[in-house]
Amino acid sequence: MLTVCVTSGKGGVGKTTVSVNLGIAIARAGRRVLLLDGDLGLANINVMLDVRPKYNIQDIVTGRRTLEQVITPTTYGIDLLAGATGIAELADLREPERQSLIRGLAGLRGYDVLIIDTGAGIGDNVIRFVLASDEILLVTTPHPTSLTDAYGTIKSILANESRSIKLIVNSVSSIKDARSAAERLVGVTDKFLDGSLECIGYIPSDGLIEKSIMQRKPHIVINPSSSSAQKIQEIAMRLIGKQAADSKKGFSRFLQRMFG
Ligand SMILES: Nc1ncnc2c1ncn2[C@@H]1O[C@H](COP(=O)(O)OP(=O)(O)OP(=O)(O)O)[C@@H](O)[C@H]1O
Repeated sequence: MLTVCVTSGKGGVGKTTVSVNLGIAIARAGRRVLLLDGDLGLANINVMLDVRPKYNIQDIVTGRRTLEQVITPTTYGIDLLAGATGIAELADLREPERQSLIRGLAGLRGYDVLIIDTGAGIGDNVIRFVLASDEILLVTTPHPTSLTDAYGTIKSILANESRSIKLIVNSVSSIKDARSAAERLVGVTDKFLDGSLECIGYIPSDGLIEKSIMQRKPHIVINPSSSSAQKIQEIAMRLIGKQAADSKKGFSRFLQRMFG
């Protein structure tokens, strides 16, 4: 299983939009996808996928529910694991709870890709989820404050481990806009930090994305021919391009890195 963490420096830059639509694009390419909602603003994913999860990951921690009971299927080929009060707390659990979470998650079978939508900004505990993942996707917009916060996030990640981070520039008004934002971030990362940043795509600013939320249907499902949906599709293909369809190893590696 490939574990992918979607994170951002600033809130509201499109992290959840990317996680949900990317997940659906990957599922449509024939992979089984589980989306872990680690964002505190839980309502977003629920609205985008039009589901109301009855239970969340906290129910696994307490042992009240099994993994099967907690996972909410959607009609879009991806399943959802709701993240309670945010995954930050999950990284901070005491030993017995930690063990019960590991036992619960270890039973996770049959998924090819796990996408984790983290909260914005990187606290000490969220960073463990980020570092435990095979792929780190950092979402930013070209807005200067978003770029500054994105750089702060890159810095925190790379201060812990020299990694390769993948950048998505969202809500761009032109390719030029996207390029200059990506070049700036890649440039400063190369120059000042130990690790690497690679831009794997951009997504145009598109009013249909907001409208799809009103319609409670994923953008990529109802507007597949829009250029923003196609860009998300391309990013999905780049992401899973070289990944073998099924590897159980990936997830145990994730749990090992996450919880020791
Ligand atoms: N490419 C885009 N074009 C236009 N609007 C967009 C685009 N991407 C996201 N949005 C809009 O921006 C808003 C924030 O998006 P989203 O909830 O995905 O961000 P987030 O980073 O997950 O936010 P939070 O930090 O609150 O979790 C939403 O209303 C969404 O519709």
